[in-house]
Amino acid sequence: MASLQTRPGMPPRQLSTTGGDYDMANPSEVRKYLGTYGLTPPAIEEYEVQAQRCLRLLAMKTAPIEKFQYLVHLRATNVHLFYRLLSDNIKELTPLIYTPTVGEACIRWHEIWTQPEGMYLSWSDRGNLRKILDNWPHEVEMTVLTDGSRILGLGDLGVNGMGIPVGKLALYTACAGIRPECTLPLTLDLGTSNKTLREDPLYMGSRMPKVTAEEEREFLDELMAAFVDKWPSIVIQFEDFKNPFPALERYKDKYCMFNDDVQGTGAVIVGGFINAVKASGIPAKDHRAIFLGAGSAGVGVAKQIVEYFIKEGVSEDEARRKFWFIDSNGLVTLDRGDKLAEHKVYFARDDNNGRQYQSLSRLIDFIRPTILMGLSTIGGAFNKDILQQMAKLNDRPIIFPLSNPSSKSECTFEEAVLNTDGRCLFASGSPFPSLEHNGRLLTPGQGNNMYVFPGIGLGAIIGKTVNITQDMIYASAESLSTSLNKKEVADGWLYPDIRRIREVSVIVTRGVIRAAQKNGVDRAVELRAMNDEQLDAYIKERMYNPFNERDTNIASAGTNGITNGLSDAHL
Ligand SMILES: NC(=O)C1=CN([C@@H]2O[C@H](COP(=O)(O)OP(=O)(O)OC[C@H]3O[C@@H](n4cnc5c(N)ncnc54)[C@H](O)[C@@H]3O)[C@@H](O)[C@H]2O)C=CC1
Ligand SMILES: CC(=O)C(=O)O
Ligand SMILES: [Mg+2]
Repeated sequence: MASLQTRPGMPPRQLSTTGGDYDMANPSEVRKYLGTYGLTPPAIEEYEVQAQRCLRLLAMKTAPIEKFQYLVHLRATNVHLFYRLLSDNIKELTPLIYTPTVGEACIRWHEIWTQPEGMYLSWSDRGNLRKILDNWPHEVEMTVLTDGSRILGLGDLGVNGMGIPVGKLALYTACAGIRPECTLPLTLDLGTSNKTLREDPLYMGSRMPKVTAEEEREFLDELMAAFVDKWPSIVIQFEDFKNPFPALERYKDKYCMFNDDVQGTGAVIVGGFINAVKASGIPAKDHRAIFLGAGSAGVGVAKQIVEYFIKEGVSEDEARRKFWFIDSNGLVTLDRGDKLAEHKVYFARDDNNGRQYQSLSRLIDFIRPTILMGLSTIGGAFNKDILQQMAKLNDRPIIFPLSNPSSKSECTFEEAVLNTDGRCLFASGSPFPSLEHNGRLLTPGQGNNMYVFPGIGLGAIIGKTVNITQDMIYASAESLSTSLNKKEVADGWLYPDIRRIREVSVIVTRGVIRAAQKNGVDRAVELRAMNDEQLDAYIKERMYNPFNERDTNIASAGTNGITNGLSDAHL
């Protein structure tokens, strides 16, 4: 294993979480101090000029994947500039570094990869995971890890799934101010069931079938122990695992971890759903939901809506029975003859009286749902007829096509608007543009866990929590639902404007910390005495702000030599 260690005497390795030495804003003195004088064009540029160049470069590229590649390059060469640009243009750039473009990037990762951006741990590395973590050149506060086995709605992409941890952690930094060098994108290389990729000469992972569930569990046990040995306060986010439930059950009370697809998605949808229920004019107890897709996200969302219904005074049994799930074998019932996966049993129907499932449309006729949720990965499944049926049954049908990326969305915003006379209460997993309908500008909600996971992670970091409890997750949903400003509420929005995401993340983070305090899992006990205003100020203070970084560079250059003339040595 010695060869995996950093060689003694070598400078710390730099990954794309650093940068700024070649920032065009650096004045001559700083360039001299850094030894970069003469290595950049002579002009000293304000951020606005640099941003203009970046945006022009982006505009020159026509395909989203080319824009994605340019942004990868920018982050690798000037991380603070990248985050300034992202913060200032979050609405326009998020679709390029996250869903939908990250979906294409993952499909083509083996073709477009140019530089390291995270860590890979292979099945053959077991026994050595702790030592390999020593190769990561920074202290880590937050990691997102995937085994690549269910990347968005695109199936098993093996190590090509690395785009997801990289993209999620970029949002942690942009939306919640986690310092970029404190994040670790991690992809497990445990084989892949994707035969086409395994046989592709450019594929960069192990060319073996996916290990068994039992083997993966052993591997994860070693990894989780290695994480906390190396970084005792690390917060761990599991992402895009085909079957995330066993790991969540096994680790949630032992480590500071959560699963974003089950819990983060549940929270973000409850956040928007609370507002949709208010707007629908129908009390919680009278809603009925059909879910297309009964996987980790579908069941995660429904379980948290059950929690919401219970808080609204509905009994648990009554709440559970408001859901009808459809999976690839039809309506999920106890008597349909297959062995149901454990996570589906709670919602399986026992009241179908032997009737067979025929189609979504027939089920809608029969159940008369107020809510239609899509977490099925089947693009276009909510077709014109389905949407019109929902519009006939409801004044304000709740239509949430949540599958990602856009190609997998069960319908587009335009389809939903046109087929419900603009009456639908809508949120989708991937973004869709606003549109005019009958003289009104309608804006879709984006029901994507990006509204909550940054605040869940930051809350756990700042609160120094031992675990991430279900109350902390639920608090993120409630906080999100209250984060809309007056105009957003007046305009009937379900989610706040993404351009306010840093403000929203402060509210979510505060809610998460307060819930941790109630549960007694917080170790930052000094925060307990703070009122909300003080806590918000503290959270903001802790957030990385890329716009302050140049000043920090200059200040540290000042204290380290410029002022006493050492900089001349670099000329
Ligand atoms: N908006 C958001 O924030 C999030 C969206 N998602 C998206 O949700 C989708 C599902 O994710 P998971 O539940 O984790 O995947 P999964 O693989 O666990 O579940 C997919 C479900 O869809 C069902 N399905 C497949 N074909 C079907 C068909 N023809 N008719 C009816 N059901 C069918 C499967 O049987 C399964 O129950 C993905 O596209 C993912 O990107 C996931 C997490 C967050
Ligand atoms: C958004 C997300 O986590 C997913 O589609 O899997
Ligand atoms: Mg996911």
